[in-house]
Amino acid sequence: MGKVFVFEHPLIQHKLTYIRDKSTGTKEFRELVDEISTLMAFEITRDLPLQEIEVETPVQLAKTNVLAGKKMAIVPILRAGIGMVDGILKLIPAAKVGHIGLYRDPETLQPVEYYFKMPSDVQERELIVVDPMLATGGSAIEAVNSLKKRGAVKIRFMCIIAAPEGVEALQKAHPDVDIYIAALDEKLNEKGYIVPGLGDAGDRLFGTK
Ligand SMILES: O=P(O)(O)OC[C@H]1O[C@H](OP(=O)(O)OP(=O)(O)O)[C@H](O)[C@@H]1O
Ligand SMILES: O=c1cc[nH]c(=O)[nH]1
Ligand SMILES: [Mg+2]
Repeated sequence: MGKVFVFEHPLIQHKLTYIRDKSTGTKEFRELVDEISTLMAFEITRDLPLQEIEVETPVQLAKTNVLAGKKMAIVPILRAGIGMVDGILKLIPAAKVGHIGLYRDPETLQPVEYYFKMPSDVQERELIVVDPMLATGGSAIEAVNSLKKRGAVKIRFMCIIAAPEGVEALQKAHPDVDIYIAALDEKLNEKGYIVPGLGDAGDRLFGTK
C-alpha cells in the first residue's frame, strides 16, 4: 500500500489558510501556491541520494556530500498542476517537466485526457505527479495509468489538499504510489468538491470564474 505523508510544517499550514480564504485574489493565490509548492518540494526531497566527494576548504581536505544526480521529472496535471511547477523547480532546477492534460467532466466527474507529453526517457525517471487537488481521485488515477502505459515505474503523487475518498481510491488503484499532501480535508460534497477545500483550484489560479 502506498504511504501517505501529510506535511504539517507551520509555514505550509499558514499559507494554506490564505489559499482557502475566498477573499484571496488570483495574484496572491498564485503566489501562495508557488510558495507552498517550494516548501513541499523541500520536504519531498528529504530522501534524495547523496554521494561523498572531497573538497579542499581553506583549512584542509574535507569529505562532504553532493546530490548523486537522480533523474527526475515533474508532471503537472493541467491546468491547475501548472501552478505548482515553478515552485518545485526552484529547488530541483534540473528536473524535466512532462504535461498531462485532464479535466473532470462536471456531470460524471470522470477524467477526460486531452494532452500527454513526457520526456523521452520517462521510463528511467523518478516522476512527481502534481495537482493542487485530489478529490475523487479519478484524475490522479488516470494520470498514473497513462504514465504506466508508457513504461513509467517510479511515480509519486503530490497535492496541496486531498479528500479521504481520493486518497483511498488512489492507494487502491496504485498501491506503489506514495502520496504527499499539505492538508487532508474532511470529505467530498455532492458535487465532488473537497470540503472545506478551496473551491476550483484551476479557476482560482487562472482567474477564469
Ligand atoms: O480527484 P478528481 O475528482 O479527479 O478531481 C481533481 C481534479 O479536478 C481539478 O481539475 P479540473 O477538472 O477542474 O480541471 P482544471 O485544472 O483544468 O480546472 C483538479 O485540478 C484535479 O485535476
Ligand atoms: O474541490 C475541488 C475538487 C476538484 N477540483 C477542484 O479544483 N476543487
Ligand atoms: Mg478546475
